[in-house]
Amino acid sequence: MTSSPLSSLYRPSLSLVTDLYQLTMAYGYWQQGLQDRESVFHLYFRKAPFQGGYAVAAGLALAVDWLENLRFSDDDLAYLGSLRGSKGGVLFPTEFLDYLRDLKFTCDVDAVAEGTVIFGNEPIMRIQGPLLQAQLLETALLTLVNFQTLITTKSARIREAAGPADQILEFGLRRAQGFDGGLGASRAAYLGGADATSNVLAGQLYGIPVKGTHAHSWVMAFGDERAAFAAYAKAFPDDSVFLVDTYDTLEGVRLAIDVAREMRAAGHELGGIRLDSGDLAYLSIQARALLDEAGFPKVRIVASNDLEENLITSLKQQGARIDTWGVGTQLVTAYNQAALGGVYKLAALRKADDSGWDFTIKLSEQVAKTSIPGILQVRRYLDDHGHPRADMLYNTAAPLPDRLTLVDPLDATRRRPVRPEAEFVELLEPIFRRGQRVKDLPTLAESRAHAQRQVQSLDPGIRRFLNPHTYPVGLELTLHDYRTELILQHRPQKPA
Ligand SMILES: Nc1ncnc2c1ncn2[C@@H]1O[C@H](COP(=O)(O)OP(=O)(O)OP(=O)(O)O)[C@@H](O)[C@H]1O
Ligand SMILES: O=P(O)(O)OC[C@H]1O[C@H](OP(=O)(O)OP(=O)(O)O)[C@H](O)[C@@H]1O
Ligand SMILES: O=C(O)c1cccnc1
Repeated sequence: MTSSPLSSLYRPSLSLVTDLYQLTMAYGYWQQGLQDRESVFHLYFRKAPFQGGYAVAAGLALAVDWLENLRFSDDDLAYLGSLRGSKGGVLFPTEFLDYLRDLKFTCDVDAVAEGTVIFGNEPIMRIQGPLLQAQLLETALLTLVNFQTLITTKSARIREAAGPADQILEFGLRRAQGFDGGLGASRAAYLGGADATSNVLAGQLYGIPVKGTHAHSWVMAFGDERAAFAAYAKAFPDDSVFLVDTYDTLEGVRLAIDVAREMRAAGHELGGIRLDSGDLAYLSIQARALLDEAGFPKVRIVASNDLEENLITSLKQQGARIDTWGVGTQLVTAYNQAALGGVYKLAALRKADDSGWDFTIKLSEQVAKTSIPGILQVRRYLDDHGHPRADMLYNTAAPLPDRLTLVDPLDATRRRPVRPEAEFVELLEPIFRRGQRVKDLPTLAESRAHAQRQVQSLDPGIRRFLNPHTYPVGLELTLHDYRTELILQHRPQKPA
């Protein structure tokens, strides 16, 4: 077992990070002799978060970490052995616990690289392997990918609003959903485009730059803004940002300028000021004028106070002179959308006589919720600039016809032929083969740079916040026809 950020934070084994039903199904499969039946599951969401036009895939590196450390420890097994059913009998017999003790992860995993833009119905991960194992992974993979993808996407939207030149500082830990929510959110915020975090543990564990200013309490402790700024400058002569709004913001700016002059006389430069209340557009414009007039055009203006992408857009439209955005609550809690509804669905099962696959489907009253059968790959067609044009889901276990047609999964009459010469990339890449890692993952900073390029490659109409265009994602025609056939087979045909 390798040491990992997750296990170093919590406990040596995180194999019990699951819902009980995964383990009861595992026992049932084992009892039925179905544990090794080969299966394929897809992890995907149906609708992009924040009523947006895209999501940014995230969570893979954490999932790889979890999978590589997946072992049931003696402690885990002792706990499972202690569980009792409603009549007082053991829930899991010793023979099954012995099986779990020896269980080794042997699945194939294909996944979309972190930072890649992704759309509804597209598998972010595909797991192929023994049924018992592949099922057992569901909860942890969803926990990691749903939250990481949600916050990374929120952060990418905030980056979109701030533009490429401004700094974004993530300040959310104190308002996060617990320690782990805060830690995971700091990682995802950085991946999505934030430049730094105030979360020191995230800095240590994930190598994210750590930055910060000071609190109102610092000024209150001195009772006098000028003295407070001077003391902070003494402690950090080259790394000071003064919070100027404790009493009267513009007076605070003037006092900051006084102290900045003293710093300059001693050979140091003030880094910035921070505004945390009031009309941030008006105050930043006034503060910029005061700073520029006093000969401090490079002093940065940091703003914070419940900021999010729409507010940042509005402040920019109002001509705000803010160049650094401190964003906390709204980013780390994904305030306007509590969760990403990613799901994990069985899509194929090897036939009992090993003669091929049975493709599986989950029906729903809503077409949008009916699952897609097959062993899927996502093919992304690119335009002449290498920008995404349309995505095609197809079944890798069925032959592809020579002429390809995309069918809208929500409206089968909407179809578009694929130009035979169109360039494409395939999004699901092999990560594990028979439980062994076959791909080195990029660093978090590399994935962050990839995310920036990916989001920028999307049409502005898809990136915009209000009523974005729908990016075309289609089922390959033969997959669409097969899915329709399966739906008809399974749906009761009641006489009229
Ligand atoms: N020019 C502006 N346009 C739109 N919203 C703004 C503008 N300036 C600030 N806001 C936002 O308005 C919200 C309320 O800010 P405001 O400072 O009035 O109240 P507050 O948070 O209660 O302040 P205080 O800390 O003084 O109690 C915050 O989310 C803030 O970011
Ligand atoms: O508004 P958010 O996006 O969540 O950003 C984080 C907030 O946390 C701090 O406020 P807090 O009142 O907790 O402490 P302070 O005394 O340092 O202002 C900071 O001043 C920000 O306003
Ligand atoms: O460093 C800061 O300015 C900071 C840190 C956490 C929360 N709010 C602000």
